[in-house]
Amino acid sequence: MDLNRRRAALRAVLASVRLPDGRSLADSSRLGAMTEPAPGRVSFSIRVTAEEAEAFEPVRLAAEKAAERLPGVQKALVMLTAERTEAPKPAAAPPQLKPAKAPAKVLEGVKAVIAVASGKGGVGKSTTTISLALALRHLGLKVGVLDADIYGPSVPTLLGLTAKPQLAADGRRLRPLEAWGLQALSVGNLVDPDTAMIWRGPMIQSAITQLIAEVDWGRLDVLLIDMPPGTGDAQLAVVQQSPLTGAVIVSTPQDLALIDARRGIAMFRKLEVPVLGVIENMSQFICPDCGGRHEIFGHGGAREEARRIGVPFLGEVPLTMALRRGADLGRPIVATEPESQVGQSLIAIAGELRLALRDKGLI
Ligand SMILES: Nc1ncnc2c1ncn2[C@@H]1O[C@H](COP(=O)(O)OP(=O)(O)OP(=O)(O)O)[C@@H](O)[C@H]1O
Repeated sequence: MDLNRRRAALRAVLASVRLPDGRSLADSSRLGAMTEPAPGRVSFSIRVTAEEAEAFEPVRLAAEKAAERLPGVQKALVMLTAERTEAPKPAAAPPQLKPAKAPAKVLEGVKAVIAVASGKGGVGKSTTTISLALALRHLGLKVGVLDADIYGPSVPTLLGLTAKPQLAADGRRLRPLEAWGLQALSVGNLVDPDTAMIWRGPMIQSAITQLIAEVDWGRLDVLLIDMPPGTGDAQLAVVQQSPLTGAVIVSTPQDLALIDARRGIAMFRKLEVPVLGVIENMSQFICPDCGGRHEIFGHGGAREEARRIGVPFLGEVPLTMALRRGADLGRPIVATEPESQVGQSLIAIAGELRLALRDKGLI
């Protein structure tokens, strides 16, 4: 069925879905255009204001159920989107920090599942996730990256992923994409990363489940999960749905970033996920012209903090122009210039992480 006919069929099944005012969703101007991010998957949005989001959650769920009745559709992802951009809102209920075990069969071919988290946004968590994944691959491991950063999925850009995911051999799950020798899939491959999404609890759950349990990750030594920044609902959804081996925390040396990193460590400890180590990113700047070292965000703060809290320190990544440039171009420096100073720092960090995983008898 072509996309236009499928859109017409979708309108037909959505006729029975009622808005809070009793009108049909199909006839309202709130319905966004349907897309097919992958075979057997459909995705569309319902436009709401931030204030309406809670009242529209049942509509969103009913729309997902209705869309999954369409022939050939196995999974629907329906999102609430707002016209104006605003900060992501946490769900109504505060997250319950209780350890939860993911279903045993999930990710059974993956030896170690590691969350890469930061506490504070913008410290280079996603860039470090990709760099670390490539450094682990450089050491001979088979590595996957799952981008669960629902507030700013950047893995497609960092790896230059433009293809659409395809169905796996079982005809049910998705196959991850391949880039630079890594398996990778991003929440940005399932939803439009440019719309202002209002992520609510159940919506986060369904997006995260699709990435974790409904993707055929195959046999991997390590799966790195690029976590959403912060310590709220979205992080909880990831931790509860993935059988995590441990977490790695990325921080810059600044006090402000370290306070949030500490919060992140406390969250993982509460959830009984071992913290495998801390990485100091943007540690110092080595001037390519004069060779001088400049400690723009300070230096050594994360090492000191890790020692104080009693978690391993994995190493430092210098602030490097070529790393930023490569990240923007989707040409990660660890893949293109593993011999560079920053490449070597990351490979050394990956070596530390590999040791930790070996000590646990996982790889
Ligand atoms: N070591 C580094 N040297 C130079 N630039 C870096 C370094 N690490 C990250 N960056 C740059 O910093 C910016 C932020 O990085 P990134 O998007 O990885 O952060 P993040 O913590 O994942 O952000 P968010 O919280 O928004 O998801 C990017 O432009 C990236 O290229």
